[in-house]
Amino acid sequence: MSTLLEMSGVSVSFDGFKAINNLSFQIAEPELRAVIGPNGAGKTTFMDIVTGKTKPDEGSVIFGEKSVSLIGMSESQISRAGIGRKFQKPTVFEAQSVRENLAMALKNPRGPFDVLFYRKTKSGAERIEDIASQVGLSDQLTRPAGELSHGQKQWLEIGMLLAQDPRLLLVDEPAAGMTPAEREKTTDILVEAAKTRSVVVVEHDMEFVRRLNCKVTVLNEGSVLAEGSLDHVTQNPEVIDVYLGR
Ligand SMILES: Nc1ncnc2c1ncn2[C@@H]1O[C@H](COP(=O)(O)OP(=O)(O)OP(=O)(O)O)[C@@H](O)[C@H]1O
Repeated sequence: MSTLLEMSGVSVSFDGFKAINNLSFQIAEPELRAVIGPNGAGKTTFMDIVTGKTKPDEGSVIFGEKSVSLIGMSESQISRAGIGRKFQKPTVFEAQSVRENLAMALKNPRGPFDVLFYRKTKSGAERIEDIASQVGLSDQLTRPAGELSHGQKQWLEIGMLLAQDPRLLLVDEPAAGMTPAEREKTTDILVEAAKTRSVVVVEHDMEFVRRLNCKVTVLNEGSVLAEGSLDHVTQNPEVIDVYLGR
């Protein structure tokens, strides 16, 4: 495993308030990582910085083996470099079928290399079948996306992101609004996706985080408060004080 993303000494202030405070954070490739922390800890701002939506006042954000700085890049350049983001609310094309949604996502490859790569390996139709199977929607391909359950829409959107083959996928509160069965399936999808790429999941649901069975980073006041296994961080008195004890 090598380091894919490295943030060092990153700070961001909004109107004088330090939302991110000297944050240093590393993600390996491949890796599944959960990020937890109280409201206002800086989790969303962290993702905004990685995806280029928010530019840090200080620090560095380095990506990939060529150590590219993400700070000077636009959001679309960062997306083409291989960073995908799943927001909390699903945004699929409701009138289009699941197959059409996946086909549209496939038509938007990250770069010329990927087009050649896919042509040499699998056809679009095969890729769609593969992705649908990865996200548990093989039997839903002809249905309009608008008819899917909330959980299925979330999986479709994860599938659309996987179609872009990101090296790093950021996922914001995937379990919100899901049934227990849907949560379990979402865990399986993310664990599987993280075998071949890096996946960072921001989540409040501790049972969900436990099932991810991965390294956990606890953010508080814009910095890393604790990091390690879920058992390790949940025994940390400071974590109990600021997050779990409330
Ligand atoms: N654009 C902005 N302007 C002003 N303040 C902001 C802005 N974005 C975030 N903040 C503040 O920065 C802090 C960190 O916010 P952030 O949304 O990153 O936290 P979070 O950990 O994602 O919280 P939650 O769990 O509630 O989503 C908060 O105090 C928030 O009010």
